Amino acid sequence: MTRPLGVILAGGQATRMGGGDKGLLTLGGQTLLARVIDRLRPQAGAIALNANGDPARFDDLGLPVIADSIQDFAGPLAGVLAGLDWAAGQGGSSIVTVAADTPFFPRDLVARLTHAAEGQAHPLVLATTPRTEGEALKSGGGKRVNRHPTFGLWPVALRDDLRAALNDGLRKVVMWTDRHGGREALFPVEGFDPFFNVNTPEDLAQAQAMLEGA
Ligand SMILES: Nc1nc2c(ncn2[C@@H]2O[C@H](COP(=O)(O)OP(=O)(O)OP(=O)(O)O)[C@@H](O)[C@H]2O)c(=O)[nH]1
Repeated sequence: MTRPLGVILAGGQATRMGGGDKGLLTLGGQTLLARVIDRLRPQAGAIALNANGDPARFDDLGLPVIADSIQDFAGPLAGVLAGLDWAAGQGGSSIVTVAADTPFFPRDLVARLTHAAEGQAHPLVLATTPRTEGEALKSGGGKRVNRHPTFGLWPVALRDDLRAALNDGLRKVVMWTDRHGGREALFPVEGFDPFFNVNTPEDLAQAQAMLEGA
């Protein structure tokens, strides 16, 4: 399988952060986006940034900026659709998505996702991590893993199906991936959760502490 094209999801409203672009916040002297791009670049083909509003604020990154085509901030699936439409124009067959607010995501993200997709007609895989005992108890003990809906491998072939689902009002990522036999790729948690994401000013301080402890 050729390397998937990379799409960075940065199309949200960052309400818990007080608005603006979480990706442009600084962590250890670099923006979150710069950290995410550094991690993604060796793992993906061409990369695009999915963001809404004036794209000029991202000029320094030198990446194509693609906006949601489904309006009203429909959530990350709208960003996945924008990414798939962009990839189709590039002649790509799949994309890997990462979130702009998750600076420590695994360096073997694409390797594990593509391994999990082996044998699938269309690669559709979400990243997961094991639940802690406390989390498992809270969920009634049923679910063993946390799914990370913004970290996945997505097939261009299903983009029109996704468009139709969004137009029908579907918003929950796993409802769509479950419908299409989406698989899971398990990532170990060694020390700290690699999918730790920055939602609040407190999270940013915690990320700084994680960086210093790394
Ligand atoms: N394209 C797109 N991406 C979104 C949208 N909403 C959230 N995302 C992305 O999905 C990921 C997870 O988003 P959240 O943290 O749940 O939402 P957020 O808007 O970033 O932050 P909050 O408003 O505080 O919930 C981030 O990478 C967001 O940029 C949307 O409407 N469109």
